[in-house]
Amino acid sequence: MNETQLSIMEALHTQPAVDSKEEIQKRKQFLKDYLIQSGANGYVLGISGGQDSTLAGKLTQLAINELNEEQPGTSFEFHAVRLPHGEQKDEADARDAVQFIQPTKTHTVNIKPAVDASAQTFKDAVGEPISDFLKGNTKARERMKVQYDLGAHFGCLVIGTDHSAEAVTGFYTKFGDGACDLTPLFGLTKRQGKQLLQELGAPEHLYTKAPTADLEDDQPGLPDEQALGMTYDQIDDYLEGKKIDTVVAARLEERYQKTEHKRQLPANIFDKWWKN
Ligand SMILES: Nc1ncnc2c1ncn2[C@@H]1O[C@H](COP(=O)(O)OP(=O)(O)OC[C@H]2O[C@@H]([n+]3cccc(C(=O)O)c3)[C@H](O)[C@@H]2O)[C@@H](O)[C@H]1O
Ligand SMILES: Nc1ncnc2c1ncn2[C@@H]1O[C@H](COP(=O)(O)OP(=O)(O)OP(=O)(O)O)[C@@H](O)[C@H]1O
Ligand SMILES: [Mg+2]
Repeated sequence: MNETQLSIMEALHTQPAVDSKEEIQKRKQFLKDYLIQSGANGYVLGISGGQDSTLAGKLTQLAINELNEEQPGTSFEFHAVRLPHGEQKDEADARDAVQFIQPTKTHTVNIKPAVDASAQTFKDAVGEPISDFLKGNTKARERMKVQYDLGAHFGCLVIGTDHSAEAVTGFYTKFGDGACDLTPLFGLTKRQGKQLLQELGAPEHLYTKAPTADLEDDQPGLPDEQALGMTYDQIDDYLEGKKIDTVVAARLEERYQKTEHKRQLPANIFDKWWKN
């Protein structure tokens, strides 16, 4: 293992292997401790029907249930939010995820009218349409906005689904799905997330399906692995300290370096991280 791989593993807190029961317990405890310390009423999270929000949502609901059982008279809440852009191709998976999570409350907000309005005002101002790729980021930021509106309304904090296989590539929208109050999955690789879902008894199709950001109108359900040009197995192997193809490793390290700005607070005159 070279020095870069080791330093990335350390920065992203990854481990070669995890014990499912122990990880579930640790992450539930974090969600419980953080909520009590914050004084908030509960949590909010967008449920897409994909692996990450199914896992983060389930851990959150379990934490909320435990708090309400341990502290009689309390009524902490988890607000699961369905956030389709018009009609969602894998709508059934989103419904299955909600069914598995059994959230305290479920809301559905169609983000399409807001995204369309943004695209139209952009075009009116600039005189050219926003690209399909950039509109994808608008969708992610609109979802963030809805979650923060609900969070503020109900006095709840916003959960993020960032984990280490996503953090290393910076494969998320800055201040979109990257914006949140806490990230209970951080430190896990994609396959370790699957391992936890298996332990939690999640429907198998929710963690065996191809991960997708599903942000582009022109490429619905585009698999992350296709967009990234590398597989989650390769990313996970790297993060778990294994040797991977040197060309892929170099591309991964380049992505990591180029996306450092997403893992830091906005740079100020006292910061030096951006000089590396
Ligand atoms: N060096 C630097 N220092 C400080 N800021 C810097 C910067 N370079 C760019 N930036 C800023 O960052 C912006 C680009 O970042 P960003 O807006 O995130 O955009 P970008 O990284 O170009 O695109 C987001 C990528 O994440 C993927 N994604 C998004 C959402 C969810 C998922 C998923 O897996 O579910 C995946 C999406 O498919 C796309 O490939 C620039 O417009 C600029 O404002
Ligand atoms: N259609 C959607 N409805 C609700 N929330 C969404 C939707 N799309 C994205 N999100 C939110 O944005 C987050 C980031 O999306 P991402 O694709 O990385 O995760 P995922 O869909 O949960 O899992 P996977 O990586 O397996 O697709 C999701 O975890 C979810 O909270
Ligand atoms: Mg997804």
